[in-house]
Amino acid sequence: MAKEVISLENVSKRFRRKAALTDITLHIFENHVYGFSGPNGSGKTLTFKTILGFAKASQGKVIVNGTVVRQDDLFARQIGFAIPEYGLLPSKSGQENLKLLAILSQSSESEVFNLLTYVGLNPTDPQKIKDYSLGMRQRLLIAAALVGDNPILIFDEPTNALDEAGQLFMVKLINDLKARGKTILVSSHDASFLKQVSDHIFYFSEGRLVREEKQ
Ligand SMILES: Nc1ncnc2c1ncn2[C@@H]1O[C@H](COP(=O)(O)OP(=O)(O)OP(=O)(O)O)[C@@H](O)[C@H]1O
Repeated sequence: MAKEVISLENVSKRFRRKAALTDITLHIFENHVYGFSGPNGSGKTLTFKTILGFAKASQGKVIVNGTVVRQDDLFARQIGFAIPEYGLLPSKSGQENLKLLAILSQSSESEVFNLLTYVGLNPTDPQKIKDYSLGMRQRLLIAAALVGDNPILIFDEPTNALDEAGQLFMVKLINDLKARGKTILVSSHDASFLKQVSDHIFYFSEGRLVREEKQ
């Protein structure tokens, strides 16, 4: 039986009087790929933020690797993430951004060159990322999630703005990461992409987990 690495127990999140997440209970097991599906505003990103500790649950418990997030520790550890709004430094190049992350995560700076190449970016491109196209920014964000070789990865809408080659790359990346033993949480509005990559899909609606499906 695979080890449980993340659990949400009856998690709710309110913003003033608005219920953004209601009574979410879900379980994430090691080395599986979990798809998160649902319309705009249904709670996918907020669930990711709650797991990472960027948002604090108003009720319930988030446990990552045995640690209660925002109780035992402020943030979850050992999770690499690509969430567009937690961006990078706009006036630095892709390489500079990844080097900073490598330094902060105490991982090797030499992996930066390979990661940039791997996601299809030119590692020596001096362009500031504020001048990047949307797709280039998405690729850099994916590379940023991979810095530090964390065992759990969260990709929030990773295929947004990617061209066809980029979408195929994302499918291959997730399959490769799974083959390397990673646990992956990925959201998307592209149902066929999610079905292709996921072992298990969570369906959200209006801040509730309304259905889950094994693939
Ligand atoms: N800081 C905030 N203040 C107030 N409401 C918020 C805040 N963050 C999220 N919400 C609300 O929480 C709900 C869930 O938002 P979330 O970003 O998780 O949606 P989503 O499923 O990721 O949508 P999308 O597909 O558009 O990315 C929305 O109603 C949103 O307005």
